[in-house]
Amino acid sequence: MASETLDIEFRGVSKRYGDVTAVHPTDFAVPKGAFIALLGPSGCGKTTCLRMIGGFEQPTTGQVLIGGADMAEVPPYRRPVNMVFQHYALFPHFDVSANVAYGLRQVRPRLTSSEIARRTADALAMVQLAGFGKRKVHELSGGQQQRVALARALVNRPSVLLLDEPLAALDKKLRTDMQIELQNLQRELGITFVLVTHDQEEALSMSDVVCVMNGGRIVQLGAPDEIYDRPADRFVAAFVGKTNFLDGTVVENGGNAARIRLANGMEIGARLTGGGAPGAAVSVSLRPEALRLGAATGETGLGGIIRNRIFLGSTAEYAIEVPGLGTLLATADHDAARSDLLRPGDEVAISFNPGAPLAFPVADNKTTQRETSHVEVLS
Ligand SMILES: Nc1ncnc2c1ncn2[C@@H]1O[C@H](COP(=O)(O)OP(=O)(O)OP(=O)(O)O)[C@@H](O)[C@H]1O
Repeated sequence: MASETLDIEFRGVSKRYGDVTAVHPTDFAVPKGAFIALLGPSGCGKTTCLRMIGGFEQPTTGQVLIGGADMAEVPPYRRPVNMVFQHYALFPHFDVSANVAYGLRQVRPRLTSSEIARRTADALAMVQLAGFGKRKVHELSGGQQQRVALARALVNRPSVLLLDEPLAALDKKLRTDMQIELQNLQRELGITFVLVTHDQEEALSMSDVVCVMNGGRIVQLGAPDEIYDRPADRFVAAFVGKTNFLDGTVVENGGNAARIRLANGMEIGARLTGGGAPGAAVSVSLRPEALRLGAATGETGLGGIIRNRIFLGSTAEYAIEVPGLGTLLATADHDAARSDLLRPGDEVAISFNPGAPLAFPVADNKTTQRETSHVEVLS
């Protein structure tokens, strides 16, 4: 992809702190106007990547480009980016307008007062806070304070907005509302958003592209459904969404149509990612919602006894003890009108579509050891 259609590019970027390698050499590119989420467990290097884009950290090796320009010599305040933090970092003694205008005055000292007032009002309107300008920060709720932080970051009209776990301090309901608002805002403004989160639901629901990191490496970059449906390795399958892992052995490796013998002796078809010769140990991922539960027929197949049922409103989660395989989790839509509601103690037959099982070499349990994590440029 031509660099003018890219907003952010990492070329061989790495970061070491003494003996700690926070980010291994990475090539990575984000097109203009994308909403990308950096997702991964604590310590995987998400924030370090974000801070290198913002200019708050210098890469140990490689180049960070924004809008095609190398940022090596460009200080944070001169980059076309702005950052929103988890802790809003507002000035408590300023009113809302003064907090928003502060960033503008720093970067554009020559703007007239009326222009500053106009842009501040515009930014507050963008985050649904029109008319709140004269309030003091302590007179606002947590969600409103985060909106002020957002307005302050947007008032400079950056081409990239960096969001470091911006919703982590909000309660669940407010977080969900803000997720939708942030998505709408990003679409309206058309600027690139880079969101750091360790919350996989947040990453899947908000972004166009999810970049999954583990141990300082990018392990997968793709659309949310791609990440969920076709995880690149066992780590991604485990980290993104819930899944059951079944131990198995490769009988025949036909790639998309491999035969796997499970620990209970049953053979199933699976898509095998990452290779595996006959006899190799694999881990088979089967998502809870892929399991269909039916009345036990006594036929030889997969079956078990329901040990627990957790009612979640529109769905219910069942823990099913399956001889030879352990406990499997299944999710089913709740239908109160059903007369044959499944309950703990019931015997059930378990079935799934042939395309559902995904097998991964057991070695994928650990981070794949590669020198460079290279990902395709998105189109
Ligand atoms: N200033 C620093 N000095 C030394 N080590 C650091 C520094 N900043 C980060 N690290 C280390 O680099 C690694 C990556 O940290 P980073 O903050 O990027 O992870 P993260 O994925 O954002 O984690 P979290 O979700 O917990 O914020 C960690 O092992 C961390 O301890």
